[in-house]
Amino acid sequence: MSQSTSQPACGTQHLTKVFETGETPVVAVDDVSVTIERGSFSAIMGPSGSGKSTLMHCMAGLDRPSSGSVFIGTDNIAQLPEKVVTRVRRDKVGFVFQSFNLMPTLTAEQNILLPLELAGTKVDRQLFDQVVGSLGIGDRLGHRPSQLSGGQQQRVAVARALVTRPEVIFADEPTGALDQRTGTALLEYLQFCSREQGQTIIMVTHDAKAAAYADRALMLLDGRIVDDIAHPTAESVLAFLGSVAA
Ligand SMILES: Nc1ncnc2c1ncn2[C@@H]1O[C@H](COP(=O)(O)OP(=O)(O)OP(=O)(O)O)[C@@H](O)[C@H]1O
Repeated sequence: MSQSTSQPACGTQHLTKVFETGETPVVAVDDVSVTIERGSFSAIMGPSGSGKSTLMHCMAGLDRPSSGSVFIGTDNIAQLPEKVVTRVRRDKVGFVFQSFNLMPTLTAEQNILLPLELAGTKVDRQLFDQVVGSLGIGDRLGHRPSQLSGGQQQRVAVARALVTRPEVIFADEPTGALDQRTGTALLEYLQFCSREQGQTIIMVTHDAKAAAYADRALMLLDGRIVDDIAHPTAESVLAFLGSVAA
C-alpha cells in the first residue's frame, strides 16, 4: 500500500549554491525548484560534478544555499538560524553520507544508536532489529568500523540514518560499496520504508538499476534539473545518461 500523498515532504525554490573557494566561483546548483512528495522515493542522477551531493546537502540542511529557499515540511530552513536547522534535521532527517562518516572508536551498534543518544531518545528495539536484520549486519554489531568491510560500513551508515525513523531520508550513493545481493536488499528495504512506512527517500545513485527502484528520477546536468522521469526504468535512465555523455 502506498502512503504517498500530494503533501510535500521537502523541496526547494530557486535554490542556487555557488562555491567561492577557488580562483573562479563554481555554480554547483543552479536555480533548482523541486517538490518532493511525502512517502515518495526519488533518485537523483547525473554525471560526476553535476551537483547531486551539493543539492542533497542543501536540501538536508547540511549546507547553506547561496540563494533561494529550502523546505523541510513547511519550514524554510534557508531562513532559520543554524541552531533551529540542527533541531529540524535531528527531528525529521536521516542522512547517509557518501563517505559513511562513522565514528572510528565506536562499535557498529554504538554508531547506529548515536543519533538517538544525542537526541536523548529511547531506542525502539523492534525497529533496531528490523533495520539491522534487513541490512544483514546483525552479526557485526560489536565490531568497530576498521574491522568492517566497506560494504558493512556502508550498511551501518544506512542503519544509523534509519533507526530514528526519520520522515525524510537522504542517501548519497547508498549502494556504492555493496555487492548485488546486499545492494538489492537495501533498495528493497528503502522501497518498503517509502511504500509501507510513508517515509520519504531521496537517493543519489550512479546505478541505473538502483534508480529503477524509485518512483521518480531527477536528472541533473551542470547544477540544473534537466529531466524528471516518472516510474524510471534502467533503460529510460541509461538513455538519458547516454544522451548527455554524447
Ligand atoms: N566544498 C566545495 N568547494 C568548492 N567546490 C565544490 C565544493 N563541493 C563541491 N564543489 C564543486 O561543485 C560541483 C558539484 O559537486 P558535487 O559533489 O555536488 O557533484 P556530484 O554530482 O555529487 O559529483 P559526484 O557524482 O562525482 O559525487 C563540482 O564542480 C565540485 O567540484
